[in-house]
Amino acid sequence: MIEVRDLTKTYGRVHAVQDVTFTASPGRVTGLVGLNGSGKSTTLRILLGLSRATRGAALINGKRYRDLRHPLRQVGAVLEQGLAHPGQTGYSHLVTQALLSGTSRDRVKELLDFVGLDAAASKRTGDYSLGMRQRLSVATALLGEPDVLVLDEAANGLDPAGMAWLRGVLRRHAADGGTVLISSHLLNDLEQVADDVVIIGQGRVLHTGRLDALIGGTRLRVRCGDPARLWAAFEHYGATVAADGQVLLVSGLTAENVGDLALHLQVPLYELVTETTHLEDVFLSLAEAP
Ligand SMILES: Nc1ncnc2c1ncn2[C@@H]1O[C@H](COP(=O)(O)OP(=O)(O)OP(=O)(O)O)[C@@H](O)[C@H]1O
Repeated sequence: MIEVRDLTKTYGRVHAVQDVTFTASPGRVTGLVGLNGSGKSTTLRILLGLSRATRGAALINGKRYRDLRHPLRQVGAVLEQGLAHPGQTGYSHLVTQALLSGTSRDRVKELLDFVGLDAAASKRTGDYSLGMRQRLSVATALLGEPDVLVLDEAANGLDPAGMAWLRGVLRRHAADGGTVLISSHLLNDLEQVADDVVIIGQGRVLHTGRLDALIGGTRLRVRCGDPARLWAAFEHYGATVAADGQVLLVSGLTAENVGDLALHLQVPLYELVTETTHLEDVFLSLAEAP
């Protein structure tokens, strides 16, 4: 379980995060999304004891990272920078980390196989591709069999097969009762794995909740000969209307309603498409709202 409460971090006059509050629950994958510079890494770094909060708290299983008795057995982290020394082989990196967390060498072999790096285990990590380094980071995070996993942009550099593999790892971890918190700007990928989302913008939480309550709704894309006239008519019948250039985006009416109204008003329709709302749509409307 991860609990972030009223978390605030300031660097001089910059509020990197401000009053950030959310929970990542066991058995669920929670996605942390935000534009560049919105405060994701700051939040995760404080959670992992790499930076101090100015105010508020970020707790793992009820404790701050520095108060955990066996941190490597309670939380596994995949951070953007990666931790392996470029001169070390994948195998020796994992053995060193295993010693630190009191894990057996057998587990190292098992994990190398699990993350698909057994054939590259004796290569220097400096010669690894970005995707291979990410797989090594995942293996390192899983070494101590922690119940909490924290990942910062872990899908970066993975090819589509690697991304599908990582989603499987995270889903299985949650299905086994673990807690997963992952930051990502790959929203289509995140949509396939997250149960809950926390959306942050300019250091503040814009939305937090179940992903299935946020997406999956429908709206209509309407391209027509007289957008202003149809816009007014749609609003008259209770629809919510927005514009994407010359195209109207309409929620709250069916395609039949729109077709009938256009016919009645003698406005030619050039395009009428039903779209499903995705995380990216919701995210952009929240992140770009004034
Ligand atoms: N050490 C630091 N000193 C000064 N400002 C910082 C420091 N670390 C972060 N910031 C600022 O805090 C804000 C949040 O940064 P943070 O790295 O947490 O964002 P992010 O959401 O992880 O961004 P990205 O997606 O680009 O990694 C930014 O304005 C950033 O410039």
